Amino acid sequence: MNDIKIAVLGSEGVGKSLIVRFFTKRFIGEYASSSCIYRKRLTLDGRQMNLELYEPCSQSFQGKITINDQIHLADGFIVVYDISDRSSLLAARSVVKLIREHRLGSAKRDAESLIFLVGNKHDLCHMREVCREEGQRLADEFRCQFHELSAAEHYQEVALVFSKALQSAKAKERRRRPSGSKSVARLINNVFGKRRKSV
Ligand SMILES: Nc1nc2c(ncn2[C@@H]2O[C@H](COP(=O)(O)OP(=O)(O)OP(=O)(O)O)[C@@H](O)[C@H]2O)c(=O)[nH]1
Repeated sequence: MNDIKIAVLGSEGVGKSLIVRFFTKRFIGEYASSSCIYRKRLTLDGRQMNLELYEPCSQSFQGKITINDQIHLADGFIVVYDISDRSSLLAARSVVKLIREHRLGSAKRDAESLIFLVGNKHDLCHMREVCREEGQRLADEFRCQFHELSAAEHYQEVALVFSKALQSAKAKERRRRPSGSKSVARLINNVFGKRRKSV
């Protein structure tokens, strides 16, 4: 069975718990995450997959699993910023740049489908600090796919982003070496003991 690993990155408070939204279809306003890895078995195009979604852990892992490790291990990335917080766009820019630097060697087709830039909190349009065009420009500059959405209000759009990210990661996975790629969960568990969550 294949593993697909997607990292959800972005600064604090941008809404990375859209992972939980995707898995549960529910928006949980204040979600205290005790986990940085979420696992789910699913069928994609008739094939069983182990999906691993992970986000930077704000607790004891911080500083141990570096963003470089995450970039190295992931098959795809969802980089989130908050449209009502300009500083989160700057943080997203640094992350996307870092991913590009690490993945310079990727085939062009891989590179283009690797990163999904998501402007979250679209429901807060009245407090907008980042216009849509700025997000799109950043996405164009680093060849990302771009979406604006509200994790709070747009489940379908959240699902669409994950589904596209999965499809891209799966296509990439088909082209890479068939085995030998370590599961993120296994790697982290090996180093730090168990701390994973199935949703
Ligand atoms: N209005 C609005 N609020 C949102 C949305 N998505 C998340 N939030 C709120 O933003 C705050 C932070 O959301 P989280 O998902 O915890 O953000 P995070 O990126 O996981 O934050 P850290 O775990 O601190 O890194 C919470 O109060 C959420 O309810 C959205 O689409 N619209």
